[in-house]
Amino acid sequence: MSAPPRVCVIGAGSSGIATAKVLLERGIPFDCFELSDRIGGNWVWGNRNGVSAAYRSLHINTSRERMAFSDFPMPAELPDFPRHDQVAAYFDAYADHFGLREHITFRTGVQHVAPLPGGGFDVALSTGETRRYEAVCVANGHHWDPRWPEPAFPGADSTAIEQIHSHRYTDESQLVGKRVVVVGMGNSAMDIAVDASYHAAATHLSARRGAHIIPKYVFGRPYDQIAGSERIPGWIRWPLARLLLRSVTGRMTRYGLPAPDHKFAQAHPTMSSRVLDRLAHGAIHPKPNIARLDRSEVVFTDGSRATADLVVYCTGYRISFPFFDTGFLDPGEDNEVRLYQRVFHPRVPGLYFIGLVQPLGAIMPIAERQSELIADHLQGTYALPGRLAMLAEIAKHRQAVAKRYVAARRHTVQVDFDDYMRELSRERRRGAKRCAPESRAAMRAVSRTSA
Ligand SMILES: NC(=O)C1=CN([C@@H]2O[C@H](COP(=O)(O)OP(=O)(O)OC[C@H]3O[C@@H](n4cnc5c(N)ncnc54)[C@H](OP(=O)(O)O)[C@@H]3O)[C@@H](O)[C@H]2O)C=CC1
Repeated sequence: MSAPPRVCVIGAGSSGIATAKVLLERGIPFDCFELSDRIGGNWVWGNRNGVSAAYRSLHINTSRERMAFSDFPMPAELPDFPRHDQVAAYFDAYADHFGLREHITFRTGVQHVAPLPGGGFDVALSTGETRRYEAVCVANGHHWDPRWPEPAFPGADSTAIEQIHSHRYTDESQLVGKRVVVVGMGNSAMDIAVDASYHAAATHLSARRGAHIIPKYVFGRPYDQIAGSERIPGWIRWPLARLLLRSVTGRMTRYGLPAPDHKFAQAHPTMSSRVLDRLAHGAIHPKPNIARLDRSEVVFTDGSRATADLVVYCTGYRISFPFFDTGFLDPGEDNEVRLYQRVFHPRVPGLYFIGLVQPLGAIMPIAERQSELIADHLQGTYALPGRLAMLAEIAKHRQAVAKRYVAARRHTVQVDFDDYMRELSRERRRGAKRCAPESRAAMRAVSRTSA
């Protein structure tokens, strides 16, 4: 067997550490580079890397049991929906338990990745050094490059109202005593509107589209533990969940919110028990989309106005790869990246992506399973299909996403957690069959040792 390829892992957030752990376990040599002085990425509030989107009140909205890595349960004494520092501490414990730290180079950014004509990559680091690798695993996250409203609302450049993106929101001191308009109906908007409802002088929640807001508990259990299983197909899971949620929350219009223009599970889930409470208490005023910004007033599309000191745009994030040349895999305005099985670049062998999905569920177990597939590929026990078959799968997936989800830039990397997890396992078996017989024997040996 030839020597395993040397691998570069970009980022030591939740996805990067999953990859590092699998590569280490498989004996595949790698270097992991992390911009910050610690692991945890987005889950580290005030991360010195300067790009974490975390805020003081952040709690994960996937339950403890559903977000944990498969072989490292979250401590039972943690709450069902842990706070950011508890999640970050869990990642620290994972890195320590599996001995990952010595393989991570901290305070070192990857500045440029150049695929080489004959295969492999030159990776330029912030230290000035360039290293050559046979494979690159991209785990730089996709919730750090703020997407502002496009185009900007009329008057945005001349108003006296302060405007920030949710990415710059760190704690409630930014809201105290202000009249605040929170824009968006995603999870950032819910959390920030709730914070504002306790600390601001007035809170308006502006939605251009309604959302089915999911409470964290349904019938006394974390909502994602009801019908959340790879064994339950989507056509059973979602109608069941729809029914349960409707019976728990009732119609969104009951809270003064717009009726969603789509069915439940046709958009990335918005989860918040607290926002429904605060709306019910009259502490948050629902509003339609912004029409324009005047000097000190926000004018909404229904003609109503609100005097405001601060607008917080919770309008999501762009997928960005600052280390690739412009034009190479540029997600562009469509925010789209075309990858086989959401992991493999169909034209550049050895270029892998981990966690570049937005699941209806947690990313950590997905990152782990994607990493197993990558490790199989690096060890020759998983083979990709031909390029045409890969492009066909990508096209089919894009069609399925377009059919299933509301057309929005935030849905381009959307996957159903359980269905995608099942698909990754199936793909692993399909890829093993595509391998030569001796590689299949190696695959069986790997399965036996990891069982
Ligand atoms: N507690 C947790 O675990 C948290 C998790 N997150 C996660 O982070 C990710 C990012 O979430 P978030 O920051 O909320 O971003 P999202 O992309 O999920 O949501 C963006 C929201 O802004 C709206 N929007 C976008 N552009 C405009 C515009 N020009 N005018 C008006 N509205 C606009 C979108 O509407 P439309 O639907 O029409 O596009 C959508 O409601 C998600 O995966 C989320 O689940 C975020 C916060 C907390």
